[in-house]
Amino acid sequence: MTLVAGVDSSTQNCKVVIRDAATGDLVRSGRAGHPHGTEVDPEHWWQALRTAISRAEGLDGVAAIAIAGQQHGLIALDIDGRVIRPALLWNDTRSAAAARDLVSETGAETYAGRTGTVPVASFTAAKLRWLRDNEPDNAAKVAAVALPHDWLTWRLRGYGPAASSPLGPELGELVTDRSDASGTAYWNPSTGEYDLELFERALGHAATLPRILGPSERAGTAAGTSIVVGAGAGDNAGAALGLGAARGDVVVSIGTSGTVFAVTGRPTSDSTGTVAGFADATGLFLPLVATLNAARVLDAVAGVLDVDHDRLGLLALEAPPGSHGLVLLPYFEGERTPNLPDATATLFGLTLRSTTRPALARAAIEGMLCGLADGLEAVRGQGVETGRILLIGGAAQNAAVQAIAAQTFEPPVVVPRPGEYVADGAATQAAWALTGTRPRWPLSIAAEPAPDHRPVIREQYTRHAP
Ligand SMILES: Nc1ncnc2c1ncn2[C@@H]1O[C@H](COP(=O)(O)OP(=O)(O)O)[C@@H](O)[C@H]1O
Ligand SMILES: O=C(CO)[C@@H](O)[C@H](O)COP(=O)(O)O
Repeated sequence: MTLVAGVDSSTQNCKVVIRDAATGDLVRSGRAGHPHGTEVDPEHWWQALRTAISRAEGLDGVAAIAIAGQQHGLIALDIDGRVIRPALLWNDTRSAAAARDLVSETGAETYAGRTGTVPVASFTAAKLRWLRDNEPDNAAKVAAVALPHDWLTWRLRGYGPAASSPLGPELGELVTDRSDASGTAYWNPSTGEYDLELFERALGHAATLPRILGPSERAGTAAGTSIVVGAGAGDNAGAALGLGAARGDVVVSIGTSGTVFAVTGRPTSDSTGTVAGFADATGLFLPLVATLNAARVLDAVAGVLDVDHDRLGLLALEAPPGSHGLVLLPYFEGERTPNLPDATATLFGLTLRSTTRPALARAAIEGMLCGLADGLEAVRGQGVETGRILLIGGAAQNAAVQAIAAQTFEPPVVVPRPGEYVADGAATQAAWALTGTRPRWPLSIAAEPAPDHRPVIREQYTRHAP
């Protein structure tokens, strides 16, 4: 049996799956936690990857591996391959003003036309600009810029600072792929090239950027082994690949971030900045809307109600659609879409009838899903075909979230069996890099909640949303 490994280095955890390359059967897996916070020393991610691999009983028998990861995070390296400061993550909003400055100097139309996106705080370009404005000494030291999956792939291949890596600080050996490059706001999805002028406008000077590999290209081998290393991908592109999402499938992922995206054959460019014109991991495109407030909205409300996720779901189903008029705008961490980095969460419609534990539980789920339903509408507004919804991510495992999703979204909702689809996409890519042929592993469906669209949920949310 030929084995392949896929990694999801996500915001909260590192997950490793090891699959049979021919059938896709899961052979073993492991995971390890990441530190909390929106600024993290990437060394923690490297250590978590090593721990997750060892919890998956190591890479014995594995012929190829690829790493997918959280997008956008800024890893700034000096000339010796050392990390200059902790990475700034996609959900770190301190770069909101820097994003506004970039857009006002360059123009939203220009950004959308040249990069497919209009940067907000999440994007790497905005983080570079923040570094330049706020930590000029650090900015001056930047010799290379990598994203989380690029840097982990580099480390896995044996590169890094001289003191801790066998192959040393070869910055020219950094690689990435189209999907993650498309989240930087200095890469052009139409040409497939970096926009070096926009990069330099953000950082203030030139630096080494990872070479962009094609979907099935090999990055090299894991240090000291003959294990093939694939290009890797951004996490959402990884999920699309892992699900085998076809044109017309919309993926709604409810993890730390909430994302809505669909595979399409042409690049998009939305100068309002709502839809990010990303690339996918197969050579196509992946228009995407992301929210900062997703599964952790439910974590927070479950905490307030002092219940676990299952009980939160049961409570929510005790209240009717619309939660007796209670509406939660769930901007606990500010928000990315809509672009409200300084917003906070608000509850509307508190009456004696709606001030109940069930209504609060339901309002949390409805509020979280309404942000994603707005995202679906925006993706559709880009002329993208949107058929069924594939609902994934930690919170998609909750039966109440599934049922309320079928009430919030108009298209039919399908819930794939619980799984690590980002890591599966990376494993698919590893098999592709190994054999030269993209594997088509079967997808099992766990639930198909009956269509039950209730317009009241979005109508009352829209009345309160900015
Ligand atoms: N049954 C559940 N109901 C609601 N939320 C859940 C459930 N199971 C896990 N979660 C939440 O899902 C999140 C993790 O989802 P995941 O997709 O693994 O995140 P990420 O990949 O972004 O780290 C956590 O916030 C967790 O509390
Ligand atoms: O910012 C985005 C996509 O644009 C997020 O998807 C991040 O990539 C992190 O995702 P998770 O850790 O929630 O999977």
